[in-house]
Amino acid sequence: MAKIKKASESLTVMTNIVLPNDTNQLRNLFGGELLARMDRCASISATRHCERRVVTASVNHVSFDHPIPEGGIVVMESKVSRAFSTSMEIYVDVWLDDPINHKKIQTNKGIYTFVAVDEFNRPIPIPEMEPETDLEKERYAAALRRKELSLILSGRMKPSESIELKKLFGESN
Ligand SMILES: CC(=O)SCCNC(=O)CCNC(=O)[C@H](O)C(C)(C)COP(=O)(O)OP(=O)(O)OC[C@H]1O[C@@H](n2cnc3c(N)ncnc32)[C@H](O)[C@@H]1OP(=O)(O)O
Repeated sequence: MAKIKKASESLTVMTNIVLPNDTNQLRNLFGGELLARMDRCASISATRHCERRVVTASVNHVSFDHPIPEGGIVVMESKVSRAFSTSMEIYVDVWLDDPINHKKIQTNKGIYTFVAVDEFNRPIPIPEMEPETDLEKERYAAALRRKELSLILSGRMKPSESIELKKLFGESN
């Protein structure tokens, strides 16, 4: 297994259409259905990066910026934004593609954490990840403070133990 992998090696693109069974009472894509599709896409990126079985550890943020109507073509792109010791952050970008009117608008973004596990579901080390594009570098740089925030919110870290968040809020200790 490679020790350092590029973000692009985990790129996963899923394109699908919204059918009536996938919608809510407003005939837009049901939020839970979208989350499930995003989780699938992100899990494939995580598996591509670490070449191991992975589990979702947390969903750190999902934005619902624009409804996706029945019949809409949904394009999802996910990539590892940073790899830590056994966990990795995955960004999922979602667009509504309208090839008839030549329009493509971003509807959602999601940030997931996955952990690589062995056959006993114990966390195992993963390769490092090297960002290349400006966007990959920006997401990589901010990933550590998102990880700290997620650990604090889930009760796994005390706020006083954070390093990046203290820097962000200008605290010295
Ligand atoms: C694809 C699917 O749908 S899978 C189904 C849904 N998911 C599941 O069922 C997972 C259930 N949860 C688990 O199995 C366990 O809690 C695990 C594997 C996620 C974590 O196991 P733990 O024994 O707690 O491991 P540990 O404390 O060492 O954490 C492992 C890594 O996850 C990270 N982590 C754990 N929880 C979080 C969280 N809420 N936010 C961010 N990172 C987290 C840790 O920081 C650590 O990262 P690092 O090693 O890269 O520094």
